[in-house]
Amino acid sequence: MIKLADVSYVRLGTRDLEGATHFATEYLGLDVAERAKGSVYFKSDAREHTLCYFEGDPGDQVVCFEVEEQSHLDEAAAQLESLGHPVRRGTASEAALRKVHDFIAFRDPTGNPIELAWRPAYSGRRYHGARDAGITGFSHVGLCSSDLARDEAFWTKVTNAQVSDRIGDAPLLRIDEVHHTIALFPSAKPGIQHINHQVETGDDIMRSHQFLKDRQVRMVFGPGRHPTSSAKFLYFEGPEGMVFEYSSGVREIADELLWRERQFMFEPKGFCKWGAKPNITEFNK
Ligand SMILES: O=C(O)c1cccc(O)c1O
Ligand SMILES: [Fe+2]
Repeated sequence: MIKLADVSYVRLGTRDLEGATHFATEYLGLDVAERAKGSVYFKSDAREHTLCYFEGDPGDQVVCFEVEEQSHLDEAAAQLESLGHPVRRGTASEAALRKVHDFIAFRDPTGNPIELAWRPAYSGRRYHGARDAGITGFSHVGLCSSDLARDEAFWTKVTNAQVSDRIGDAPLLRIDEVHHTIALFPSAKPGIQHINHQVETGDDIMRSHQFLKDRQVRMVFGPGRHPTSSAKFLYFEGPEGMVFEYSSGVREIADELLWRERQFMFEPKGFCKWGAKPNITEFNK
């Protein structure tokens, strides 16, 4: 079993690095950690970076999870290979680009590129966004799934992920006390379905709603409140159609033994208890 310690970063290809950087700083509220040749790194919390935009195909979208021991990479590689997932060891220069000591790369059963990294860099410099969006950190990803039951089985059997709740057959998966760090949503094609940052309060959600709306950023869902995690949320569209979510007040599952996964309807009311309707393909039947 592969123990995922945390979600570490996402890497997104873009045809317009300047435009993506403008969005990430001025709208999303991230902080530039480093500008390199052909890529820009962004900070959202104590880590050196949690998002990297690089010049390339916008279809190139990678999510990385941290592991606790270097030996876990070898164990994970052996297990994944035995299950028929080809694994690639990152080179030293690729690891340097990711600001990690060592990593492996593979694809989940849907074909989503996944990395596992050992010793991702933390930063001595405090995160402070260019705009005060109230971000407290990068928290979870939605992943596209072409077969929810198969992919739920992959994540829960091969890694330490556990189902916290389901919306229809879409599982919200936790790897620690946070209600979910990975969520799977139905989709014909692979990719990152959404990227979540936590913000401090419900006021931050509403302030961002006004701020982004005033600047013609496309709102796709909310403001609303998830019945599952109980978080207040807002979803909006970023560069090349990527959906970004802010949420505040995500549930923590302190006592796993007392928690039983719950079933919600794959309908707007399963996604929002305030009555908002998602304008997001993967959240609609
Ligand atoms: O926070 C949640 O519970 C949640 C539910 C549905 C979809 C999401 O993106 C979520 O973050
Ligand atoms: Fe989410």
